[in-house]
Amino acid sequence: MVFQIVHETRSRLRLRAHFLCDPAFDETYLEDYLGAMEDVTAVRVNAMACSLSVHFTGGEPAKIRILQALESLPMEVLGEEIEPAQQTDMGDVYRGGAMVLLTFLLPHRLVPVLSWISCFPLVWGGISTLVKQGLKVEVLDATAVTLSLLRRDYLTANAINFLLTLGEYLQDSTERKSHRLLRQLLKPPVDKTWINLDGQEVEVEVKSLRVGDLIIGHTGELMPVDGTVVSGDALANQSAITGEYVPVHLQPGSQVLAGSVLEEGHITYQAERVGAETTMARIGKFITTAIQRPAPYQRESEALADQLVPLTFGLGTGVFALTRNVQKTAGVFCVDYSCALKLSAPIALRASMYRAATEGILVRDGRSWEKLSKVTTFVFDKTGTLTERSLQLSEIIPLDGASSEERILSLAATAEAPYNHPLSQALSQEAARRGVPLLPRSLAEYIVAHGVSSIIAGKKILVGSRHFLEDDEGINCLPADVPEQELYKSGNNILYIAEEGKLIGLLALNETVRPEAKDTIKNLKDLGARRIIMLTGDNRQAAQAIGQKLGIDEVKWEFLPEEKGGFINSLKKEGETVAFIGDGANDAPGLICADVGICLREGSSLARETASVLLQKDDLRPLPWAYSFSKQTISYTRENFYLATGLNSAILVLALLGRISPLVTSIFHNSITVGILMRSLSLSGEEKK
Ligand SMILES: Nc1ncnc2c1ncn2[C@@H]1O[C@H](COP(=O)(O)OP(=O)(O)OP(=O)(O)O)[C@@H](O)[C@H]1O
Ligand SMILES: [Zn+2]
Repeated sequence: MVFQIVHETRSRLRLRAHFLCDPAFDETYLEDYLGAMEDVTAVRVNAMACSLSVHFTGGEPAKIRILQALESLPMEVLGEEIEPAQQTDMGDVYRGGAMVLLTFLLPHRLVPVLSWISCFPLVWGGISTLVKQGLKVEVLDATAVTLSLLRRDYLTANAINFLLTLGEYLQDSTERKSHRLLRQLLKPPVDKTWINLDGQEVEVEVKSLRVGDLIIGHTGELMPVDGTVVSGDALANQSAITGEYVPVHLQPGSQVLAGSVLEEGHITYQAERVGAETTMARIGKFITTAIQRPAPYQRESEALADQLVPLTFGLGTGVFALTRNVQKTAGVFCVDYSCALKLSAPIALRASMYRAATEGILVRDGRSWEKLSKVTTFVFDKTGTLTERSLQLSEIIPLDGASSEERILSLAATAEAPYNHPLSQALSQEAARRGVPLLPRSLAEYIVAHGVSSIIAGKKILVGSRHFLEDDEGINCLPADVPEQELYKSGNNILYIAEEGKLIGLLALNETVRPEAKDTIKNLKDLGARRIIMLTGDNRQAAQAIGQKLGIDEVKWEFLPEEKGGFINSLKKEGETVAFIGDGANDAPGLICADVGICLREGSSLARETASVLLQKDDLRPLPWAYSFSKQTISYTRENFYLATGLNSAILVLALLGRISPLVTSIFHNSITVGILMRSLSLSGEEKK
């Protein structure tokens, strides 16, 4: 794309380009695109002046990088992603308003000409809609205005024109606002990644990645940049990029797309495209789906609104045929139900999604938000969701007579280092706290719901559940029988560690229930949830103990991740609307299968990618709030629907009876529309700030 440098200093660039004032140009996209660059401190677009200013640090080299980035600007910046609804700006509204005033002030001869000119876009819009799409609202509006113009009732024509423009402006600006906000909040969650540096795995900032770096992807991780697989074998979930849940098999030679998440296995891949480009493409897609997918309720009311148009039109024509009264006819045309019906649902949904976002609840789309209001069963994951994500290492028990506590912790923490399962994090933290060193590690593999396998100093180390070591790996675990009993009694989660096929010790981790969990469950029940269920990969003792503490009557244990998905599907078959709340990579199937998948802030990338609602704080309390607020939103939309139909019908009757003039009809009608829009918008909670 072509730029012209207007002005530059050592830390600021001002550029001009034509596309900046193109109406299709997506300002926020460009701001995010440049803003994601390391040296850029601020970006400002002035669309009116077709100009762009960029503040940066890093002198000449940074400037060159910025100019290069601008030259290779992706096409999304001229986004057809947002339907280019006729953009109405404040200027149109002022012009419309001024015309109403001028009707009184101007010499009589000028008024007709100016009114025709001012209303022409609306009339023309009506004609072209009629030709292209048939009988739609625009046609009704245009007919009402044209009839008034023909009757030389310029005040009415201009007033209708003004009110319609105002309504449109309000809609456009709310849309833009919610769009921008969602985009800001959905920045990608990864900032660090593992790379292979001369045979060693080291953790680096995603920002510092360069083309050619060897990136190591482990199970559950989000791939930060695009590239090609060099070694390894994995299943990747690309739903964030493609919008569809189809796992892709990655093997040497396969393309890795930034934003895919590894569900199984691990790979090493070479970075090909890094920096702003890859991540932004992903965000763009995400937003597109979030914003374009309408809620079912919204669709219903839109369909109804469309059906009502021919009805109003027929009524108007009928009135004219019977009475030959143009004024009454114009009055009827002024009432169209569709404005309020069509606008109120999407604006209410977005306004409330905006409000939810400011409360720390990100909702992926209107559909999920509406589903949440209908949930009958909440299914919770245990570890990290009902219990605190952070566990405390309470005891290390060496069992082979040779290894010290420190050695066991060091091996376990090394094996767990790449993962963010709560158990892994507890071990890493404890090792750091005690100053126990991590060892060089050449291979690590995560076996979901079982544990990890790793080669450390040439020896094979396994850390995981008893089932994993004993049943799957055939390791003798009998020495654990005695110490295990005591540890379970005092509420511990136990990890088993083996070296070269021999059990060397136990690691006991203390799990604490989240302080807000009990109240959260009670609140959900009070708000109308029929069933609360806890699902866990952990064993029976641990599951039942926690279920009892929290007052959950249905507890299911030793569930493999796939089984979690199957269980949720069976609940759905029974007719329940299911919300699943989880945090780990092992919860992804549950999150996908549920009607609403809810993920906590600290959740793994895979969980975050697959959830439809993200809680931004590591806290369950917003959950009942979101449940009741989504219900409130839906009932608000229903009320708006009845208000709009009721009030408009009343006006229609008055207009039919000839009790009110087209002007009054239009004022009433448009005030109703604006009133209902305002009512919907109030859900965003803006006025409280
Ligand atoms: N990173 C890990 N390191 C060691 N063992 C693990 C690891 N991840 C899972 N395990 C073992 O597998 C068991 C089941 O794991 P999974 O992640 O499915 O469930 P969970 O974390 O115990 O509970 P929940 O399903 O409630 O999140 C764990 O209890 C643990 O014994
Ligand atoms: Zn198994």
